Amino acid sequence: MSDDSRRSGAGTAAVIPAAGRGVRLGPGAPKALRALNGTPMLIHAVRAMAASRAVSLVVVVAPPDGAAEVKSLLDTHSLPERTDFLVVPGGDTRQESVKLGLDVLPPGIDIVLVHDAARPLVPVDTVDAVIEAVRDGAPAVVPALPLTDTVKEVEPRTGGLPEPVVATPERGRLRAVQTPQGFDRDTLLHAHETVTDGVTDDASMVEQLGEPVVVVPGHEEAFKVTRPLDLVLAEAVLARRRANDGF
Ligand SMILES: Nc1ccn([C@@H]2O[C@H](COP(=O)(O)OP(=O)(O)OP(=O)(O)O)[C@@H](O)[C@H]2O)c(=O)n1
Ligand SMILES: C[C@](O)(CO)[C@H](O)COP(=O)(O)O
Repeated sequence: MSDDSRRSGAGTAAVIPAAGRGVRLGPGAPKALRALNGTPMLIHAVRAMAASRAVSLVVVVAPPDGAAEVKSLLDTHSLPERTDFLVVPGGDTRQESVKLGLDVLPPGIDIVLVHDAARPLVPVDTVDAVIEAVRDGAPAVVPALPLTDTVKEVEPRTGGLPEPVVATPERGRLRAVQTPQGFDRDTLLHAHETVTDGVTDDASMVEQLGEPVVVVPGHEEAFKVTRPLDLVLAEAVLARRRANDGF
C-alpha cells in the first residue's frame, strides 16, 4: 500500500474481535491473551494490522473483563506511532463483539477490516490485497484458500455416532475463508444492523443483504489458532520468520 493511497482520503480501520474464551484451546486465559513465543497473541494480531501503512486506526474488542489489561498491553508493547488504538469490551458472540467495535469508529473511516485476534500471523501483503480490492470497488472482500481435504456434508449425530453422508460438494468450487475481511464501511454497518441470525463471519452478513462479496488469495500463515496443535504451528512459523529475516 503506497503513501499515496494512505493520503487519498479513504481512512482504513481494523476492528479486532478478541473477546472469545478459546474453549477449543483448553483451560487458561482468554485465547487472545495467551502467549506466542512470549508475546500475547493479540499483540501479534495488532502488529499484523498496523503493519499496513493504510491502517490508521485499530479497534481492539477486549474480553468483557479484560479491557484494562488490553490497554496496558498496548501501552507496554512497541507498536507503530502512526496508528491510533481504541479498546472496547466485547460481547457474548463474535457477531456482537464486532458490532461493539464498529460502534466506536470515528468519522473519516471509509474502509473497515475485521480481523480475528486468533489469526495473529497474517502477512501484510494479504492485508493490503484485501484493502486494495475494497478500494477498487468491491463492497466486501475475503481472503481465502482452496481446500486440500475432500469435504462431506453429513446428517449430524451427537455422541460419536456414525454420521450419514448427504453429499460431497465439488471441491474446486470451495474456499476456506480467513481474515482480515474488508468492507466498505456503510455496507458493513448496514449488514450488522440488518442481519441478526447467527453467522460465523461478517461477509456472510453482506451476502444475506444480496451485496456482492469477492475472494482474494489468502495465505497459509493466516490460519486460525483454534486447537492446541495450532499453537505449536504458530510458534514454529514465528521461529522460521526469526531465522529467515530477524523478524
Ligand atoms: N464472544 C466472542 C467470541 C469470539 N470473539 C473473537 O472472534 C475470533 C474468532 O473466534 P474463535 O476463534 O472461535 O475464538 P473463541 O470464541 O475464543 O474460540 P472458542 O470457540 O474455541 O471458544 C477470536 O479472535 C475471538 O476472540 C469475540 O471477539 N467475541
Ligand atoms: C471469521 C472466521 O475466522 C472465518 O473463517 C471464522 O468463521 C471464525 O469462526 P469461529 O468458529 O468463530 O472461530
